[in-house]
Amino acid sequence: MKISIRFGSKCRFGSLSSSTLSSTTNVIDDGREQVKSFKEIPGPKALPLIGNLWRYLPIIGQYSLERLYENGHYNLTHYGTIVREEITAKHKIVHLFDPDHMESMFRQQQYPYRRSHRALIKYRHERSDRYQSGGIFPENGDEWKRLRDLFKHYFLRPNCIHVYDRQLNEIVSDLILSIRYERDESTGHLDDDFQQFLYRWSLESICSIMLDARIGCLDRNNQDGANMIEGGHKTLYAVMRTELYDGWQSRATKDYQCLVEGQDLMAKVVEKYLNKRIEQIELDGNGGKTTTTTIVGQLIRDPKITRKDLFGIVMDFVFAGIDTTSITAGFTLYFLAKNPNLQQRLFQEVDQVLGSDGFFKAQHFNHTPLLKACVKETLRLRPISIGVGRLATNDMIIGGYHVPKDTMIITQNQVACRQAAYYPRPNDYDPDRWIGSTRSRHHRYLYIPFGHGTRMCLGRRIAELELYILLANIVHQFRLECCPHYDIGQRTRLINLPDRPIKLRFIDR
Ligand code: HEM
Repeated sequence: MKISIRFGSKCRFGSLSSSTLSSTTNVIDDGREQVKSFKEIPGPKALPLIGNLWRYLPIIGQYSLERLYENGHYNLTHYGTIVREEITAKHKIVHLFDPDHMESMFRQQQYPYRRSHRALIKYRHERSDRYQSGGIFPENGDEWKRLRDLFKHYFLRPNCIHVYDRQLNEIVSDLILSIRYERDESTGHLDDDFQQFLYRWSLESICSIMLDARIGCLDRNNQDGANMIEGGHKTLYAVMRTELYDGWQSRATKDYQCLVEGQDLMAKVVEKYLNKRIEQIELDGNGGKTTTTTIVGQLIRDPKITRKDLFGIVMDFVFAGIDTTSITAGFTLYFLAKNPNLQQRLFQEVDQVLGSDGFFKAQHFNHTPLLKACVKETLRLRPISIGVGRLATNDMIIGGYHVPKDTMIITQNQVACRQAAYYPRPNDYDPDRWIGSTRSRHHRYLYIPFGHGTRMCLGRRIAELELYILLANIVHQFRLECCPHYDIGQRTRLINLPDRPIKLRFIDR
């Protein structure tokens, strides 16, 4: 007897029930699992030669590169919890929506191979006088492991970022000054897109950590800051585009040139400040002892770290540090503006922990469960990445299907996290679901906004501290309001972004 459970509700944007989310099981008479072939995994039918690429074309295709969440939701509702998408005959993707399948993939994967940011390898190999290798994002194998082993202790040790709490508070104070200066004094309305302020805040914050310097980016006329933000955005755009084809490997396509421009813009500023810092430390008559508390001070003086490796990691962290935290901050403030009661509770929570010296210390956040829950809930609904990508380094069996080596596997955590089977009222912004006895008990592979395993985000501790300090200060100073009919969704440009300007009112408390 063979039992085969098929899923797939036809409703386009509704939530699935728990029965539709259960795993595929194919059991034969003696109880052994029968493995189905790769071709049998449900999914959109590929056409000869062009595969499924045409489905991304405007008007005739149902997918959009700018709407990866919607593509994922469509796949789940039409094909089920494991979906095969043959982009071309060479490029095959399997999407996983069931956390059991995600766990199964992570457990079978022998090595955390991620295929991303490939054009950075070419860019950096062409500049071998400056860079040792492609860097931690695109590299795999021994080179990735070497970089990870070299740097992980600096960024993942408990409390390693706490030393920055005072300067991160100072940066937020400057941001608050600029909000007060630029808003309409009588209504509190800030005409500009607040996301632009947040890019400047996150850049100033990450530079203060990775370059030991205040760049002055909060001033919108600061040229170094503007160049780095533009450079980061050009790089993001180019990285997304160059993942779609290989032509740039043999000739400098427009997308590759965009990456060169973006990286060059960032490199010029990073080099200027990093060299200054290196010089200061080398000149320090005290053997550099005064600099040991900062990460970059330690990296500069670590004999195992070459100048090229140092430059590469600082570039990667500045690049990764601009959009990730600022977009998460923007969405969180938007959700708070939409939920006045929640905002009031958060104000009371942070008000209670605020020290007499008026700044939020890292250890205060051990006593702010609601604040942490707000960030968690934002990353459930609007994560930076739709999920985690891995290239299968070996053949696997997932959900009863054979998945061959070299298949791209994407865990669709954002779509899965919005299913009522896992989270009641899944589309509501409800941080309380993360707190106390009402806390959702969910599968440990369902919610992984910072990735998973040995390749998970290296900047998580930096991101969390920056976010807590920003949100605590803003909510403590202002009551936020947002037009009730103004709904901000998201679009994708490698990472998830707000799909329209963040318009807020900042009213003094
Ligand atoms: C809310 C903020 C952030 C989110 C949600 C986030 C999320 C992620 C995710 C999903 C990955 C891929 C993990 C995997 O493949 O398993 C990643 C990798 C990475 N992130 Fe973040 N990130 C954030 C902020 C940052 C910041 C601020 C930095 C640095 C300043 C950073 C540095 C990195 C690095 C270096 C990697 C590559 C790690 C490796 O391949 O070994 N991230 N991040």
